[in-house]
Amino acid sequence: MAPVLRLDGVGWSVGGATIVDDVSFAVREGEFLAFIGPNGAGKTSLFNLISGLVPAVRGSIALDGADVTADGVAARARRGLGRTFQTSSLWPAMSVAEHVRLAAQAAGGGSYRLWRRAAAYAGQVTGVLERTGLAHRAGAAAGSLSHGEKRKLELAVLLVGEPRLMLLDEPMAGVSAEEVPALTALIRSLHRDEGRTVLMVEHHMDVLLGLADRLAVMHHGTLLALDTPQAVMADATVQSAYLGEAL
Ligand SMILES: Nc1ncnc2c1ncn2[C@@H]1O[C@H](COP(=O)(O)OP(=O)(O)OP(=O)(O)O)[C@@H](O)[C@H]1O
Repeated sequence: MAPVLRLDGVGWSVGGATIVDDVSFAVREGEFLAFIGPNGAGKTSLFNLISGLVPAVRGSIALDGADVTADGVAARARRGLGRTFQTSSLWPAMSVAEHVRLAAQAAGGGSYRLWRRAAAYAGQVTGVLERTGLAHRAGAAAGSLSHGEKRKLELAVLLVGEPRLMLLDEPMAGVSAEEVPALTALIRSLHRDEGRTVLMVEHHMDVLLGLADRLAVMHHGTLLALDTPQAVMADATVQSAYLGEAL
């Protein structure tokens, strides 16, 4: 069976600078692959390349064995790829439920469907809010949510499209220590209980150790290591890339 995602020699340059350099790896269905690496290593740029936000200038990208290198974001989303962003993408004055309902309407297809009554999506909205632990906050304005709840809402919006392959870019960013366990549990459930394949950029190793099947280490745009968490943490090259910082 073809891997869910495969990169072969993928590269991206901007203004003469190589940001992502010759990255190759494959991800199997149901795997959880975490990306770590120093600031500016190219992790977000790699996610931009995988999701189709920017085109690869070298190499190829395949989803389920189909070459999508020339495809944009929408075409890759139709193949089951969805992503969240490092910075929040919510509308502060809009309610939690409205965010999910609009995503449901957008995912529902052609423009004529946008005029369907809100009630048509009520069941789907309630279901997604329950799965993400936000049902009790349905009427709250997104701007009034805690950081952890905002991250959950971003996941809820993503889940409307039922992506099989989810790219999560630092979902714990800005989240308070008290909220990290619940958010971690939600991500674990989307992976283990719902069987989704997950790629996640995360700086906190303690979060990743209970989640990731494999760790990918980015450094200066290259893939420095890709192995089990235990093997990566024992890797001398990885240790020196972090200049002696404990992983
Ligand atoms: N559009 C762009 N134009 C110019 N330089 C860019 C662009 N996008 C990214 N870069 C540069 O590419 C490098 C990698 O950035 P990227 O955001 O991918 O790293 P990262 O590993 O995700 O970092 P962080 O952990 O800080 O989010 C950085 O030096 C950044 O300044």
